[in-house]
Amino acid sequence: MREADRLAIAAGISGYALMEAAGQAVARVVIANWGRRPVLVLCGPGNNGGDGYVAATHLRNAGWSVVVAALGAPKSGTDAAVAATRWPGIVAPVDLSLLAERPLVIDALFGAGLARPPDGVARAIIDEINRLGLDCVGVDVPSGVDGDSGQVLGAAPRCRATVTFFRLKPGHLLLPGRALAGSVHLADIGIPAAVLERIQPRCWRNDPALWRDQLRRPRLEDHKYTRGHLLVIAGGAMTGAGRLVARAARRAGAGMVSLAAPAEALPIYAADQPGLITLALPKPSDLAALMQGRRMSACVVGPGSGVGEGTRDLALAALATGRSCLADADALTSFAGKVEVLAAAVRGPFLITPHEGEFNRLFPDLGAGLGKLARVRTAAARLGAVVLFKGADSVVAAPDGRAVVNDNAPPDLASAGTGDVLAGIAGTLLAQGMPAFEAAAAAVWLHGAAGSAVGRGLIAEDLPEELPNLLKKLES
Ligand SMILES: NC(=O)C1=CN([C@@H]2O[C@H](COP(=O)(O)OP(=O)(O)OC[C@H]3O[C@@H](n4cnc5c(N)ncnc54)[C@H](O)[C@@H]3O)[C@@H](O)[C@H]2O)[C@@H](O)CC1
Ligand SMILES: Nc1ncnc2c1ncn2[C@@H]1O[C@H](COP(=O)(O)OP(=O)(O)O)[C@@H](O)[C@H]1O
Ligand SMILES: [K+]
Repeated sequence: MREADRLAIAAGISGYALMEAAGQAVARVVIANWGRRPVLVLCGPGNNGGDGYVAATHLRNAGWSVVVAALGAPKSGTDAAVAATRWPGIVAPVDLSLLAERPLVIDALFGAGLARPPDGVARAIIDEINRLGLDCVGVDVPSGVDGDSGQVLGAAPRCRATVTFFRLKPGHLLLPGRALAGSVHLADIGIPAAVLERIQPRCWRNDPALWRDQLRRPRLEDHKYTRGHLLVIAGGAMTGAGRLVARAARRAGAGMVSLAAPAEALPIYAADQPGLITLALPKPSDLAALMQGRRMSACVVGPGSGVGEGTRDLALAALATGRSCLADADALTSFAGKVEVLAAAVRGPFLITPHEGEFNRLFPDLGAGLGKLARVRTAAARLGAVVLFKGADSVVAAPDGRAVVNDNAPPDLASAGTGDVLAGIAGTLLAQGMPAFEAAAAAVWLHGAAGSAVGRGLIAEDLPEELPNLLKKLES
């Protein structure tokens, strides 16, 4: 963001003009969403505080009763200092007694310049805003949230809304930042679009625009093998997982889905889905010939496979084929403490889809304190594969540092078996030749959209049935 400011200013836009537009946008959001009431604007010492003085001025001009309280005066010569001198009212010191009449609070304490956890009276007033449950509007970010990671440094107010500028930051999409920001309003403050091209961001909010063109549409000359033949390596005991993977893969548009499992379980799979091809689980040494002979373009290994050497060897054999491969669930846990073995085996496109527990088993040193985005990027680089770290704020990262954060998944998806559906969708996209990064991004978006389409009462089995409609909409 600093770079965006610098380039915008280099392009002839004054820093103060950006601040004016930012503060005005904050006032606009407040006026549009709250009836007139007492407002307390908390201003920090930097430009975030500067935005606060501008917002205060606009609200006062609009007839609102505004109190401004500052942590300290902005440094002279800064844009924030100019904004402070243009505020026509008095400036009070920050004090908890200002909350007594339960004002609407505008939090302009710290934004992108947050350098350490808020302490002293800044920390005290943040805690008190939360304790009283006051309506609060964050300027840029709720103060205390790190815009790059969504992590909280010490404390941050729980905002009803946050107004940010130019472009969302990862911290607006990643937990806990996303939950603390409330509804996020993105304001255009006049930074030219060309600045975005210069910055070349490496992290995006997941959106069909990133991958829609790479979805494979059925063609007149297609036959089942040209639309992707996915192999699902499943288990003999937990058959539900493999069935969900296969069902989702078929609804996602695979030309053919074959499922390999221990022979005694095959009747269960065959009876569940007549259109599914069932095969006896091959020996790892036979897997390459099987995939080659049956023109299988990708394989999913792990859901319901069982943890242990057998699954590990099948996953390694799948990777050795050089064909696209997705490892999830038991195939990941089977490499707990041995991620370097997995990394050394990567030959072709490879995607892993861990949840928090599986991620920690593979990468115990990449703990939560690093922030999800950094954890996933590091894991992807280390593995030489695309990593989709699941959750309400799923992150997909490629070894080259590209990343997307997904924010369309409803909490209804927190239900057993939904991860298997995700693996099936992604497996099909891989089988159709979509690059692993785009396949993961598309799959997690489709999964979230399917979850939203079902809503309350969702069970994993519902999700595949939503895919035809969603795919149709994406094509129109
Ligand atoms: N394009 C943009 O993004 C624009 C950004 N603007 C605003 O500028 C902000 C960034 O401004 P700054 O870089 O001045 O940074 P901030 O205003 O976020 O904070 C920096 C100041 O706070 C102090 N500080 C940091 N952490 C502290 C803590 N825990 N306790 C006490 N003091 C602390 C620093 O020493 C420094 O004085 C953005 O968040 C945004 O609100 C706008 O003014 C206009 C344009
Ligand atoms: N609170 C939540 N909000 C949105 N999506 C969620 C939430 N919790 C879990 N999910 C999603 O649900 C799926 C669960 O997958 P997983 O943990 O592998 O479960 P299972 O193995 O039972 O299928 C993942 O795609 C995950 O991102
Ligand atoms: K803030």
